[in-house]
Amino acid sequence: MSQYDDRNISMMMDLYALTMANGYFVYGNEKTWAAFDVYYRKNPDDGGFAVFAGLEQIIEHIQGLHFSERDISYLRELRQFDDAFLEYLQNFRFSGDIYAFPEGTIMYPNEPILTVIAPMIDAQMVETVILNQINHQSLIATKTRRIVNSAQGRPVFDFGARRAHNVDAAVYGARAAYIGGAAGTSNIMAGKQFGIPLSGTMAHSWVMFHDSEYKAFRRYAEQYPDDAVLLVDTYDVMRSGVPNAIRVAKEILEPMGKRLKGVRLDSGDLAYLSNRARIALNDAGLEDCRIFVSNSLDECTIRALILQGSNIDGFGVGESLITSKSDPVLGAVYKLVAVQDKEVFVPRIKVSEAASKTTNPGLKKVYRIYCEKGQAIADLITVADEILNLAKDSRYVDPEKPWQNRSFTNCSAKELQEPVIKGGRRVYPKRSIEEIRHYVEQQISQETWKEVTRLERPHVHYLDLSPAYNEMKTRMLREASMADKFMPNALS
Ligand SMILES: Nc1ncnc2c1ncn2[C@@H]1O[C@H](COP(=O)(O)OP(=O)(O)OP(=O)(O)O)[C@@H](O)[C@H]1O
Ligand SMILES: O=P(O)(O)OC[C@H]1O[C@H](OP(=O)(O)OP(=O)(O)O)[C@H](O)[C@@H]1O
Ligand SMILES: O=C(O)c1cccnc1
Repeated sequence: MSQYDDRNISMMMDLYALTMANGYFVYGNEKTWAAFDVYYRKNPDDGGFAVFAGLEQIIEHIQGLHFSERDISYLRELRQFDDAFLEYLQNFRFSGDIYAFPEGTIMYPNEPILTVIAPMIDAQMVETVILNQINHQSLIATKTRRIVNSAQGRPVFDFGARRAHNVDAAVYGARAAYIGGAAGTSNIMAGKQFGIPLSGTMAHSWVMFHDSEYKAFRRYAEQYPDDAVLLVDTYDVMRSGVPNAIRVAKEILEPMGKRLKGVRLDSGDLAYLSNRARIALNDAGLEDCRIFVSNSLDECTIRALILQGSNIDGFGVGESLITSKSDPVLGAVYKLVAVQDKEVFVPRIKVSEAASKTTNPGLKKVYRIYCEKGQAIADLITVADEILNLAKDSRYVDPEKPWQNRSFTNCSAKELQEPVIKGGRRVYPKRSIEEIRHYVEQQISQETWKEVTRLERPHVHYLDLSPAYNEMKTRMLREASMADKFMPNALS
């Protein structure tokens, strides 16, 4: 078993989670429940959507969350925590509830993708890992989806392990990339851990090690006659690489009854070279030999290569995919939305100068609204105990443009959050990575408007508030601004 299969990451939390938890404990609030929503404010790369990923690792983390004796000794050494609190931590287990979008759901800004309803201490302790997993995996899944969409059906392979921000980013990044639609990864550890198909060609070092390019190709083809993809750009693609690949296909593979699987181009003008290589391969009767390309690719270069009429069958993408290089932060946040008072959860709001930073208070439900043709036209937030009746002609409020209302007659609604953990126990069925990936694919191809997935200036998916929810939020905002005026040292 590797260090990653059995390591304890329970202490992966920000210090303030425990200093606050200690405070809640000391003041007797450890049994007071609260609700926190996770949401993000802007799609990466100014895109129109994001892909929710990382839920499985969140569940695993929360299920295993506990403090070992060594953890407690370390915390004691910090001299910040009461002894009684440290004793309480010895038997600590997460006892709350979690609701979330199913992993792989296409998501949009400012809607609660995950909600924690738990004792304050428990809720505070899971914040860091929840955000860490969502912020990373959703970002990489989203970036990959953009790249995959640009590739228009041609496979995209994750080649990013060497450029990732260390080991976890490579391994969980490969998982997220597969969820986002990558066809495979070069990362063996990710293949082993998550069952992702492995894929690979050869490095320049293999070609450079041998005293001739032909010998390098021949040896590789002899070893891997079913799977050889030869790297043809070490010396000269058209004068050396492609002719040597053709020779190996004819002299070594054909006598074995095998066909050359492919060649890879990793430098130069990839459109021009792919076209030249295609002609040469076809002239040699190798129409089925595929042409793969790599070299600092991203969704824009891939789109450009296709628009130029290149002959490319697949893309290997490293740094820009695994680091989401063009926009490397998703920015999901974890905000308190309600605090329990006796039997009820009282909504809480954080007011901000910027309307976009004012939180959506209270327990709520979020629905995806579909038109008759099955396409998602908006998401809708309601009060938690509201009964949604789309047949009734309600006017739903767009918080970005409150003067604009929408109605959803002849539409259907699907509630997006599902129970994930109840009373500390997992209730969310384990879904295979194939299922999650397929779910993303199905939503993108069948439910999501092309106007939402285009790379530039996409349509902004509507997020509306039900009249009851809007009324509650407006009342809270009004009350918060009144309270401000009565504060003794208010500035104005
Ligand atoms: N036809 C094309 N259209 C748009 N972008 C391209 C095209 N061909 C290659 N590119 C991209 O242009 C960039 C070229 O990178 P770079 O300047 O490092 O050249 P190179 O060919 O890798 O040079 P070197 O031989 O030094 O490796 C890469 O990001 C590559 O994917
Ligand atoms: O450019 P990226 O999108 O990150 O894709 C991965 C890159 O990694 C390899 O190059 P590298 O120079 O590391 O090794 P090599 O000598 O085998 O080409 C590969 O040839 C790609 O160019
Ligand atoms: O298998 C490959 O071709 C590969 C793997 C990692 C990085 N670059 C290329």
